[in-house]
Amino acid sequence: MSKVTVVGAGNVGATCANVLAFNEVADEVVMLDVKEGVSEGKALDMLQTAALLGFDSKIVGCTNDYAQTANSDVVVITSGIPRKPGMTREELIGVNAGIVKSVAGNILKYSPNAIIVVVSNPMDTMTYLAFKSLGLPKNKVIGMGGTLDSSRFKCYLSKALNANPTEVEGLVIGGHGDTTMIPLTRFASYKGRPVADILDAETLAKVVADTMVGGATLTGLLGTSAWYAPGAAAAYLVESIIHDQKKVIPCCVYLEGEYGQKDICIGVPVLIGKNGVEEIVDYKLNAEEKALFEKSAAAVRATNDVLKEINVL
Ligand SMILES: NC(=O)c1ccc[n+]([C@@H]2O[C@H](COP(=O)([O-])OP(=O)(O)OC[C@H]3O[C@@H](n4cnc5c(N)ncnc54)[C@H](O)[C@@H]3O)[C@@H](O)[C@H]2O)c1
Ligand SMILES: O=C(O)C[C@H](O)C(=O)O
Repeated sequence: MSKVTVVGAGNVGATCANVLAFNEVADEVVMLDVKEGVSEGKALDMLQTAALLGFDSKIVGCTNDYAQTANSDVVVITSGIPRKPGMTREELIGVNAGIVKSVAGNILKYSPNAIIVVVSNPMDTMTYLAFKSLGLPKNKVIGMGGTLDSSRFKCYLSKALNANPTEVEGLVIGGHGDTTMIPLTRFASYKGRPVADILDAETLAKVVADTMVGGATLTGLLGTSAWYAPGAAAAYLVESIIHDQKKVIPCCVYLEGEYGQKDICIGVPVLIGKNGVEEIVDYKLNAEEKALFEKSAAAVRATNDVLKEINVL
């Protein structure tokens, strides 16, 4: 029996739960929210698609009742406020740090063995907060950002190539911020060919720029941040854990010297299986990529420092 809890049944959390149930990733999916009745209502609505879509995962909704989340294998934390147009993710720290810290503590009481996937923004700092405050081993706390950013990178690459996104490879490392993301164009390929051999430099630079502000672009269009791709990206990560798929996925994890960084959670390629982080994969970065990674880490560290200023760490 596999069980996944999603905390926060808002746009991202509910989408994630829906994808998990539809793809039968787990036998049981629990949604928990503080808003009375919302999780219960969304769970019932999703269950009423089962006969139409043909899945048999159990879906449970609850209002702040952590007992219902007991013995989850994986818990996805999406609780917290999203940004509005014109805001950065970092501006959410004041509200979201308190929410993430208290939710993570409650989760641990009922699911001491769970792997925690952090989605709430600013995600790199929220992952660091969860890791530091829970005291779990580093393989068990994973931030979801690079999974989504890489999917957006593949989307923009596929548009530029006039190709199917599933035939494009590409990964984004670094922080999950408008200026901290690093789409690795040198490793991106289409049907095995480096994209730099197919696209001109100007087109490739635009793909990179569009990827980096992918979340901000959608926030401008929607009035709140995106949810379909974020929810699907979180579910993709959960699936690699629950089904021990050992996919290499860019994820935000605690580093102890890997990629030249220590005491930070930031996006790097990670082999994800039933133990969560099973290996940090060492892509050999060139000097330019290393410099970008250092700059990205410095920016993430500056946001982490705010946790102490606001007394949550
Ligand atoms: N890491 C990523 O790639 C990524 C992608 C998209 C969104 N996000 C972030 O995810 C978060 C959620 O975004 P959203 O669009 O779903 O927002 P939303 O407002 O639609 O949903 C958030 C939900 O969290 C709930 N919530 C608040 N406090 C809670 C608590 N203490 N316990 C349980 N539930 C609580 C709210 O009631 C709400 O239903 C935001 O911080 C957003 O920035 C991250
Ligand atoms: O852009 C946001 O604020 C939400 C999320 O981090 C995203 O990239 O969609």
